[in-house]
Amino acid sequence: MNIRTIAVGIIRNAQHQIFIAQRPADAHMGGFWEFPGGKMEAGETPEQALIRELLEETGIKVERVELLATSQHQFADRNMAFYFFLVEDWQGTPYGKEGQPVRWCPQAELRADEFPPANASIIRQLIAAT
Ligand SMILES: Nc1nc2c([nH]c(=O)n2[C@H]2C[C@H](O)[C@@H](COP(=O)(O)OP(=O)(O)OP(=O)(O)O)O2)c(=O)[nH]1
Ligand SMILES: [Mg+2]
Repeated sequence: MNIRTIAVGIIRNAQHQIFIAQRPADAHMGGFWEFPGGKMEAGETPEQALIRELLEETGIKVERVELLATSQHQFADRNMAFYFFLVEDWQGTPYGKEGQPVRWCPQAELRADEFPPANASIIRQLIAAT
């Protein structure tokens, strides 16, 4: 089975709220909340993929990122490698550019059961750090 690499942005504001979005019902992991991001394309680094995805999905221009964690997850039908980046410096105001529901969630109030199973460890890490 081939591995897809996913670049994920944990967009955090000065109040330590995190910008999350709801995945469309008909998508893989549909209905779950997510950190915006998506699949790395050929020729990109994970950071370049993140910058492109956040512009496409939230309208922000990322200025600096910090890699917080990586992980691999085996779903029933696919393998994925995740790069979780902390994003605290950007231009613009993030919004649901693809029409997806979005909200700012205080870091301490993130709930693992609202996210896909692959997010469990990063969410534990974020909550422990508050
Ligand atoms: N963006 C994002 N994807 C996640 C998270 N957790 C998680 O399991 N995923 C999974 C769901 C998807 O299978 C995959 C991300 O792919 P995606 O659907 O966002 O891909 P994309 O933005 O490139 O969209 P598309 O062009 O393929 O439609 O990773 C998360 O926190 N954020
Ligand atoms: Mg996406």
